[in-house]
Amino acid sequence: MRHFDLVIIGTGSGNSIANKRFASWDIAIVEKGAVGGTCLNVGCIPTKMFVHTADVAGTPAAAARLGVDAHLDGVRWTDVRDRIFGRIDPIAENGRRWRAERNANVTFYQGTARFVGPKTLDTGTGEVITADRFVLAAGGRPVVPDVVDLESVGYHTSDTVMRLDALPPRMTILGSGFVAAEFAHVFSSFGVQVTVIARSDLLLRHEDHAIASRFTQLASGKWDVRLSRKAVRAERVGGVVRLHLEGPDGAEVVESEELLVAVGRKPNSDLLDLPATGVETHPDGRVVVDEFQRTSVEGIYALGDISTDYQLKHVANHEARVVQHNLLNPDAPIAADHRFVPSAVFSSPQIASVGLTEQEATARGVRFVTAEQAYASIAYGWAMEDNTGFAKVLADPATGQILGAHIIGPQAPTVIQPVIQAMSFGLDARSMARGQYWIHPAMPEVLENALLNLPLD
Ligand SMILES: Cc1cc2nc3c(=O)[nH]c(=O)nc-3n(C[C@H](O)[C@H](O)[C@H](O)COP(=O)(O)OP(=O)(O)OC[C@H]3O[C@@H](n4cnc5c(N)ncnc54)[C@H](O)[C@@H]3O)c2cc1C
Ligand SMILES: NC(=O)c1ccc[n+]([C@@H]2O[C@H](COP(=O)([O-])OP(=O)(O)OC[C@H]3O[C@@H](n4cnc5c(N)ncnc54)[C@H](O)[C@@H]3O)[C@@H](O)[C@H]2O)c1
Repeated sequence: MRHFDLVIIGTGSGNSIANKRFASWDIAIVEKGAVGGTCLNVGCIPTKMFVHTADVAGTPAAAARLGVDAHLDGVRWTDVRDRIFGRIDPIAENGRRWRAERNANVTFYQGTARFVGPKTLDTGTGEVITADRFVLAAGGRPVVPDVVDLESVGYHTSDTVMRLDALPPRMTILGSGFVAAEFAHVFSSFGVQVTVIARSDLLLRHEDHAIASRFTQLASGKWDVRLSRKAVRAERVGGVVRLHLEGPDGAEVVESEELLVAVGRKPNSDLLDLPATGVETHPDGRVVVDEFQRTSVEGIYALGDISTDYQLKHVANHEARVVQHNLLNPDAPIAADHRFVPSAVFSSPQIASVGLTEQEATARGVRFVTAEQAYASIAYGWAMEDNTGFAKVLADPATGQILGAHIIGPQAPTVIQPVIQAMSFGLDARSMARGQYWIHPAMPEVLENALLNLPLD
């Protein structure tokens, strides 16, 4: 049985660990799918390439209010799809070739890994290996809810929907989180009639409620949004999927040619048979790790979606850097920093968030004040004729410490970055607002003014 210094399971963020600093280590990498993982192949990167294309497709419709008459002649779906994956697929394939053929100290196994004993792994290729150290970086996969006959009607998840053969006339999206919000924007901008089914009474309900309410209100004007609905049964009649719902007004049926299931993702820990090597998991399947990304078994680390509270690429990448350091310096480990994890929803409008929401601050009993500033009240907001976007900030009234920031509107994920920096480096609201220049008339003025509006003691 071959023995390695290190085995890495999963080539998402885990793939970045084995760099030249590990040149003297004998390493195995096991991957069951395409090299590069979720973000590259079926996640952040292709979705944002579709989102940008959708923003372009949506521009003519938004131009008339500025006095510019433009017309969208059409979206060539297969050209868009093939442009995007024509760029991504070769990156995954080159990544596989590099690891499999040109990386002297790495042995690449294309298989589904599973532990069969303490630090003993079946690589899914017919070969069982052992190692001193393991990195569990096997990510997660879409959850498929328990809806009667769902399996038999045929549905898509984010793993498959970007490779459709043709745009359907209608699409139902079951779920109301990140994936639902982004794909509803993409497909509706491409001319598909979109229905969004939410279990709760708000879309994106984990966002600050002021933001989620504004998003839900705007989405309801563009898509057929059904709130407080439970999907109970699915059937296919000819080419049409009929999704049976129960809601506040009783039973109803939504029909569409395609169904996208977007109700969350679960960790892939169950694929790894972790009890065989003694690694503990939480009841929801996340691998238990300490602040140094160490699991319950000495020498076994975990990172990213398989263990984290935050299913985000920048978190998986950060944790991979922590694991990398701790593998090389086990006697001087560094801790992962999860104090201020930002996130963004690339829908229309865009949303970005960092720190506490108002409902979280209230639930924790934290003393806070808030302030809001509309895009409509800053000069660049006038230029864009934006009358729905705003920034909201929360701060400690005594110290001015920034507790959270939430933005809905154009370029929100870019506009929020200075607050992430301020929070990470301990800059208070007053110093942030008045201790620097803010370019006039640029969009971050929405933040400057929100900070100045805070009723601090
Ligand atoms: C549609 C979508 C859009 C997203 N957009 C964003 C975004 O804009 N910004 C953002 O920050 N995050 C986004 N995310 C989340 C982000 O993609 C993930 O948080 C991130 O990719 C997780 O990285 P990871 O390395 O933990 O796991 P992954 O990238 O999922 O890598 C895990 C790898 O392990 C492999 N694997 C699993 N089990 C086994 C096994 N038993 N044996 C061998 N190999 C195995 C898998 O095939 C996979 O390649 C998005 C996710 C989705 C689904
Ligand atoms: N821009 C980004 O950073 C980005 C984009 C896409 C995905 N992601 C990551 O991927 C994760 C998964 O995304 P997601 O949208 O699938 O999950 P999500 O957790 O964001 O949202 C899932 C939604 O589905 C609802 N839901 C759960 N079960 C349901 C059911 N049976 N019927 C109807 N609704 C149900 C939940 O209430 C929730 O609102 C996200 O949490 C995020 O971390 C990030």
